[in-house]
Amino acid sequence: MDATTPPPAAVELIALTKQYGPGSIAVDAINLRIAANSYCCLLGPSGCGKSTTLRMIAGHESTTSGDILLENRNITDLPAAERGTAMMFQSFALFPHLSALDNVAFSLKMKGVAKAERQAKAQDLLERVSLGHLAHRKPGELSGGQQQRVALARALITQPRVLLLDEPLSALDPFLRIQMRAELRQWQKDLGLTFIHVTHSQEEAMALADTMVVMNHGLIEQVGSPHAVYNHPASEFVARFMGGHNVLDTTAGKVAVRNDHIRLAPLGSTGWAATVSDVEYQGTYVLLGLQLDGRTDKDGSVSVMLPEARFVQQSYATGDRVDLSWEPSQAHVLAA
Ligand SMILES: Nc1ncnc2c1ncn2[C@@H]1O[C@H](COP(=O)(O)OP(=O)(O)OP(=O)(O)O)[C@@H](O)[C@H]1O
Repeated sequence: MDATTPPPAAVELIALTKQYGPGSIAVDAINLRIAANSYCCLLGPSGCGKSTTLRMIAGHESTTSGDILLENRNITDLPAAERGTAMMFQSFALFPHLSALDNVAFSLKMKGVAKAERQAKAQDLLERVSLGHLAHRKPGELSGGQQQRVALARALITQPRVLLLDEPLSALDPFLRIQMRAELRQWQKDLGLTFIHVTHSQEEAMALADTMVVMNHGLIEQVGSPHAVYNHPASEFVARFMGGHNVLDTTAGKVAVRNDHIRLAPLGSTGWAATVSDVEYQGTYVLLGLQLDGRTDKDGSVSVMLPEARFVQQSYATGDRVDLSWEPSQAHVLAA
């Protein structure tokens, strides 16, 4: 491989489009390369087209036009079972009446694999996810975390190259969700597979992804590492969707400034005059809401995050008058 050859892509989407009906384009000619052995999160608000994209890769939804390549094979028109992908669903979608073993063996049964062989393979996979001793239990007799591992084993039994995960953590309580997300990350590394994970949660995507793909209205707004997307949002949409940013209308155009990068000074210093409208204590930090003078639109509201220690040194209360400023290098110009 010479320096100009990009690393091999596990999945490549080329002008991929899905139109459900006249005038309703769910996915609009998107192009994307997902690196092999990486954790990719498709992220965006409800209706942005992320699930449709995942379902097209899985073969659960037809494409309107465009191509899907898996390790350079064109899989666009292949049946789901022949693609080399496997899917893990929201709340794991395990069969409640089947044991963990039979859940894992299910797809081999559908393929006509003999009982002894499929059960041996399923048992082996359950051992790999440390559940061999619970193979006889039904999903209802397993914890949420154990169910996730059964779902993982069930997806892996088809020996996929790419695992597709559709909001796999959204049905879990917040505590378990954080635990399970660490486990998913570890599984992706240990298995050396490519994971493509759909989520509407910025926090989940930032915690998991090597590459985040931020979608809006059927288009890709930005692709990059969590650090790159968070620190250099490409558009106003990404800055607002990721949160933690202020979009400010400056003479240089709209810029995004992180809410922990805004400085406060007494009124009469330099900067933009504003009034504190809200003070929220959050433990390690305090979140201030401010209203810029002479601005009534949504861009006139600014949020500032102060570490708790700074707030203790210099506290603020609703109605306080301040000047806001920021380092020019902390302001990221947004695409119009
Ligand atoms: N089977 C369908 N028939 C018609 N329109 C659909 C169908 N499935 C999705 N859509 C539309 O396509 C667009 C994208 O939907 P999609 O489910 O991909 O979005 P999403 O980002 O995954 O949303 P969510 O997070 O709510 O699942 C939406 O406008 C949706 O209403």
